[in-house]
Formats: sequence, structure tokens, C-alpha cells
Amino acid sequence: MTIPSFVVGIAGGTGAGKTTVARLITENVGESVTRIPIDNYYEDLSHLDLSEREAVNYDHPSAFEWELLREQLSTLLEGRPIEMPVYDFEIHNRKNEPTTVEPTDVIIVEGILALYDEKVNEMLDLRLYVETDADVRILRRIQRDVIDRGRDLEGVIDQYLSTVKPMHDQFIEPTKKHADLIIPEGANSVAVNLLEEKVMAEVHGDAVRDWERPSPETRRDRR
Ligand SMILES: Nc1ncnc2c1ncn2[C@@H]1O[C@H](COP(=O)(O)OP(=O)(O)O)[C@@H](O)[C@H]1O
Ligand SMILES: O=c1ccn([C@@H]2O[C@H](COP(=O)(O)O)[C@@H](O)[C@H]2O)c(=O)[nH]1
Repeated sequence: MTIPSFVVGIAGGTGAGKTTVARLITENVGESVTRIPIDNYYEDLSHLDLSEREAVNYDHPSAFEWELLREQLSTLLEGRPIEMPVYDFEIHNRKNEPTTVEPTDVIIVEGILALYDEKVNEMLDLRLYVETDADVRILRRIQRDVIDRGRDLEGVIDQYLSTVKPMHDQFIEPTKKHADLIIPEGANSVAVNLLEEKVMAEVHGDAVRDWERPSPETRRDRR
């Protein structure tokens, strides 16, 4: 049984480079890492038809099943496997079959609101916020949504202006204050190399952890 020793949260706006950072900092640790995309914890919307699901605001915190994420994360931290839901962006819903996820040394929790929930934040050893300019992010998103997620240009622009951008400003960007580190320009190589070394040290058991997370009060006092 593996009890995870290092849980990293990676938040940031759509297209900021969260998935890329997660991939790059863990690519040399083989099977010792588990990625938990919080997209998998979008509420089950099977009771809605496709056109109703298309109209949902997927950037609001209420779109996520936080209780399930908290529960499954703490199960992994106790060294037990979970049945993680799997999300399908093309149909805006979960797939029928969940996937079994075993606990590993390192766990990466990644998504636009990965630093939003207080209880999830308490389970994170390191909180990262990936920050990339909005113009770069929307260009990346257009490319990805049209090519990989089966959307048309007009729909991507409408969604961006009606929900993605306002929710980013209201809910996602403010979670930056919970971050231990802010990574500018997404996958910048200096940050990636430093974090990769840290992840490898955790996996090989020679990591030195001499920090203690400051309480919210101490953080405020430091400002
Ligand atoms: N530093 C970077 N330079 C260039 N392209 C990048 C960089 N980081 C990410 N990308 C590209 O931008 C797109 C979105 O990145 P991704 O990591 O999926 O973002 P997120 O997970 O935050 O939505 C991908 O096509 C990815 O290859
Ligand atoms: O059914 C859905 C679910 C989510 N989205 C959008 O996805 C992004 C989050 O993914 P990133 O990889 O971080 O970009 C979020 O902004 C939602 O708007 C969707 O379009 N449809």
C-alpha cells in the first residue's frame, strides 16, 4: 500500500498551461505519479439533454461535485484506490465507466479551480497557480476546442465572453492568493526544472521538506 507523500495542486485559467506543467514535471517519474484532473468531477448531467448541457456554465464552482473530489482525494491519501469518474468534453458529461486509480507517491490535482475549495486546499502540500496572459489563453483555447473538443468557432467565442471570462475574473484568478508559487508564462523551463527535481526527490525518498504551511493569519500578517 502506498501512502502518497506529496500532493500538488495546479490551478490557473483555461489554456494557461496547467496540463502541460503537470506533464512536464512528472514525465521522469514513471508510474509513481497519479493525475487527478478536476474536470472529471464535473457534476453528472445525465438528467439533461445535450442542448441543455451545452448551456451549462462550466466555469462556475457550482458545476463541480466537490464532495466527491474531497472524499476521493482523502481515500487516496489513506492509501486506498478510488473509482474516478471520467469526463467527456464532446458530450459535456461523464463517461459511463469510471477508472480505477491507485494511490502513488505523488498526486497532482489539476484544473481551473484546483485551489478553490478549502478542504481540498488543506490536502495539498504544494499549491501552484499557472499564470498566462488572457489573449494567449483564448487563442490556445480556440485551437484546442475546435480541433480536440468538436466545437465551432462561434460557440467558443460566445462561451468565452458569456461565462469563461467573467468566471475567470470572479472565481479562478482570485484563487491565486492560495498559491505557494505562481508560475508565469505557463511551462517556463526554469520553474518546470525546479519542480521536476522536487517531484523526483519525493519519489526517490530523499526530499527534504522543511516548510510548514503558514496559517491564513500568518500569511495575512506577512503582506
Ligand atoms: N509554454 C507554452 N508554450 C507554448 N505552448 C504551450 C505552453 N504551455 C502550453 N502550451 C500549449 O497550449 C495549449 C493549452 O495548454 P494546456 O496545458 O492544455 O492548458 P490548460 O491545461 O491550462 O488548459 C496546449 O496546446 C499546449 O501544448
Ligand atoms: O463540458 C464542458 C466542461 C468544461 N468546459 C470548459 O473546460 C474548461 C476547463 O478545462 P481547461 O483544460 O482548464 O481549459 C473550462 O473553462 C470550461 O469552460 C467545457 O467547455 N465544456
